[in-house]
Amino acid sequence: MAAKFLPRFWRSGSQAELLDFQNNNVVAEGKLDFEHGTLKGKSGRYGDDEEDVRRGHIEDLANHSLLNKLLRRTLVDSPHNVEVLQRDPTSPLFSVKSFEELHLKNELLRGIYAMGFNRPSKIQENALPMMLADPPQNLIAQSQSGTGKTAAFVLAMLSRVDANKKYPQCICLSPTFELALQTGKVVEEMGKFCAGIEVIYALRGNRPGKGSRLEAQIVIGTPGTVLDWCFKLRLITVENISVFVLDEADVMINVQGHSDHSVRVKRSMPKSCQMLLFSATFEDSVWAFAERIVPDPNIIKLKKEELTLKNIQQFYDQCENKEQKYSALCNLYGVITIAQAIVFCQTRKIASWLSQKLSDDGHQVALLSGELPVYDRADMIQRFREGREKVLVTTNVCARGIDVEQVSIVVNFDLPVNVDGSVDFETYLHRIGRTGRFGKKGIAVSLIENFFVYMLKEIEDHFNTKITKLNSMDMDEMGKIWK
Ligand SMILES: Nc1ncnc2c1ncn2[C@@H]1O[C@H](COP(=O)(O)OP(=O)(O)OP(=O)(O)O)[C@@H](O)[C@H]1O
Repeated sequence: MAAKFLPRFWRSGSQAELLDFQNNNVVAEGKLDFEHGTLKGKSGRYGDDEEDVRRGHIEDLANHSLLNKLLRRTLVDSPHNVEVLQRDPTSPLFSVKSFEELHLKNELLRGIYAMGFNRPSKIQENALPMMLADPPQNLIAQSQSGTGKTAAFVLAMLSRVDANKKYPQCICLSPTFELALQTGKVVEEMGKFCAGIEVIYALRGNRPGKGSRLEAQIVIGTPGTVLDWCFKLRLITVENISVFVLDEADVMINVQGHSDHSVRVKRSMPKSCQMLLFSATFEDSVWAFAERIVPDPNIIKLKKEELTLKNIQQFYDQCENKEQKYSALCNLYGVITIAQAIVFCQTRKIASWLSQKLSDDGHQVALLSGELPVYDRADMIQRFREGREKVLVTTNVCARGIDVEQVSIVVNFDLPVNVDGSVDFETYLHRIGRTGRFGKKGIAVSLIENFFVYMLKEIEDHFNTKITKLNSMDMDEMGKIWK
């Protein structure tokens, strides 16, 4: 079963281990011969625990023809060929530097390698030197979805905090409860070798007792709750904050509700506080506003035509009405349950109608929409992350940031639109970016009623991209696309 094995690379990229990820065993480790698809020689394992050095019968395994085949297959055919993309100058994952050259602390390097990262992506390579410069510099940065922005600003926060000082020093604002939790987990994992650094979640339902003293150095939360912790509950002394991160910065400064809170928190930060704004999308007006509120920012900006990722193939199927879209989805369903899928709907009402109808017809689906209590939403994401749910029907609440590696298909049951009925380009991009994470291959299918087909042309023109027509009634065609 070839699919059970995954090669993992570390350090120079030619060092690798072959991981049997179902049993979590290292099958072989050593130097990788790209041409022949073999692992040669012995080496220590650089994994979660450096002491866990495995020296097995590597030469035996390396000479085993099965291993040769597996490596060839995973290296040459694998859709997740990060190593190759990181050497391709046109890819957003391209980098010329190693993590060592970015002058990160040793304990952070250990954290990064333990997470299986070998080399930085383009955004990490470009943003980290600016974020870690002394004196600190502000940054507004844009990079395509799934290219490692979170890891970039998490590394900056972990590099900047003083573990000996037991009070909040960094604040990171996220637009949703789930995303804040996810980012916090990245901080915990990446920082697990950094003794004394802690994270606290400023989220609804997680209120420390009155008068408590926060010892965690990094606060991650949603804007309203962070605002309360700063000013109503006085749990955070804003004068002590040295790094302020706005993740998904464009919605945070542009969408009503988030905007007032985020901008208020931002304005209350000391002048010396480093401001870091990240997103995959920035409408022009939002970009201009960001530049106004962030003093002397460094800027990393993409052109519109660079925003869509080559590893995500975009399709559409033209339907007569909602019922036909449903049939199209059911046909896709046969294909999409192979991996994991997210189906986006424009409203909670449509999402619950759709998930109910799918369940009534015997399909297993999970529904996640804004009307679920936040803790249930977090549970649902966790079930999905663990692969216990294969298909998630949701609204825009999941459109941004959620990182589930195995999502190989995104379906737009409805295209995202603004209140005035125009195409919401940014949300389209974030939605399809739930697949194709860090170089993986992904498919995005939009089901579209005849009347709205013009919107696809607008999306194609806006991003200078191609959305190919497919016929979801034709199972052969679907099978081919899937392969
Ligand atoms: N240098 C790296 N090497 C390997 N994997 C990486 C690297 N950096 C990040 N990743 C992985 O890539 C995935 C996507 O990263 P991340 O969530 O940071 O992307 P993002 O740019 O913040 O995405 P989005 O725009 O959707 O918020 C994650 O699973 C992360 O662990």
